[in-house]
Amino acid sequence: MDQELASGLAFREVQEADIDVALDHAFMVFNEKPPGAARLERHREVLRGSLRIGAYDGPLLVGLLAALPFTLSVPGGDVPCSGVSFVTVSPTHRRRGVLTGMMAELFRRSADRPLAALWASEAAIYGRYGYGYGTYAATVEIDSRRPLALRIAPDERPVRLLGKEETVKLLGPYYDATRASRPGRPARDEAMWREEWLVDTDEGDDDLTAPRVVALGDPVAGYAVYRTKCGDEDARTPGLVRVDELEADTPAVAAALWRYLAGIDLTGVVRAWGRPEDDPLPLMAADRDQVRVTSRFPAMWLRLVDVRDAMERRAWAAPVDLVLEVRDDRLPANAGVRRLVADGGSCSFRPEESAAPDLTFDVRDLATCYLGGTRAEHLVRAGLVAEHTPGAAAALDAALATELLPHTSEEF
Ligand SMILES: CC(=O)SCCNC(=O)CCNC(=O)[C@H](O)C(C)(C)COP(=O)(O)OP(=O)(O)OC[C@H]1O[C@@H](n2cnc3c(N)ncnc32)[C@H](O)[C@@H]1OP(=O)(O)O
Repeated sequence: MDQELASGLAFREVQEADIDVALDHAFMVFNEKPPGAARLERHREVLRGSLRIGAYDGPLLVGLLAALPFTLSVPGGDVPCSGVSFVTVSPTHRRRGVLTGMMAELFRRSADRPLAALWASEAAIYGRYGYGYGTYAATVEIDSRRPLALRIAPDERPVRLLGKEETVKLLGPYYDATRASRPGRPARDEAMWREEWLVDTDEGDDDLTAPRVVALGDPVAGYAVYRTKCGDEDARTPGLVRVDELEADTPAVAAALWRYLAGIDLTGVVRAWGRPEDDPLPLMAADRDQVRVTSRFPAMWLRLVDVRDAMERRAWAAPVDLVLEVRDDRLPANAGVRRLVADGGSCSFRPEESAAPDLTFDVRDLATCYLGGTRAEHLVRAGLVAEHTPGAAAALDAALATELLPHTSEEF
């Protein structure tokens, strides 16, 4: 049923037959030309599989928000999540509450998925809707004009190139296994491998080659997906190795893959965008001037759509018994005082309105802590979380802690 806005706009599902209309609208708003046929078909496929919320002015589509259902790894398991994308409002209808209405509609229609996640085009937009920084990422650059100097010995087994079919067959299950050990990773189906990771042309840079994939070990003990680009002598720009993803079971395997990437002829820089914050490469480097972390940025934004369900579905690293007060202006069912009692895999987060809270969170800050990437103590120090009982934030942090920091390499 349509949800009417006071302004006369209405929200309703975008019919499958209107997916091309929705895409035309999105390209206009993103100031983009429509992509080639294969990419266009991929966008259609994503929209077909998504919840498609449209804002309509009469018959005219003026706003779109798509939410692709997937599962996200959280400590100890997987949680259903809405992957929010294609958030676009016509230039003629901005700042009239269209996004606010579409977001409310998303929460209403996807209440059965405890989490929602997105990559923000601008960091100022989504905090007001209760999204916090779920994962951070870093850009790492290697000056590869000289051999990569490392403090550890690389695994000396050979590195081999994989074709597309072999990649999907071998790396699909390997990636799935890595998800269990690191929170913040969406499940990746075969289409995701083929249409997102292994597409020939890079959306952002036509000069990059098709992706190459190398693996080490049988069974696979690590892999790297990368593209290269010729240098430009006139502009004195060295050839580039752009690393899209690198996973390894051991430090020695990671060292071997980085050494391979840094050793590719006719290139002078390796740039890895979106590395986990705890990537060991900078520590392995013998010369920190050769391996530099050039940026750190919020990657995937996270929303706890159902706070209780989200908390009860994750595992906890230490026993905890604390009373948390949560504020949530957009989803009042999440707000209130609850007791968090967790011990390993079991957790309850039940209302206890009469109890005095140990900590008070805005829901966006709880989302920032949820995957274990940001400590509650830091948020207390930033004045964002109120600690009523000394030591409560430290106790919560001990329970939230994860072995590996959360990370998301999937940009959706
Ligand atoms: C997950 C993704 O898809 S990221 C892609 C996001 N989309 C884009 O960047 C495309 C270009 N921009 C747009 O389409 C629109 O400007 C949107 C979607 C960002 C905002 O849509 P609007 O309908 O204008 O937003 P709406 O009127 O609901 O604004 C709600 C609030 O957000 C604020 N806001 C909206 N856009 C921005 C922005 N870019 N920066 C800062 N604040 C913003 C408004 O000021 C308003 O604040 P208030 O609640 O304090 O009054």
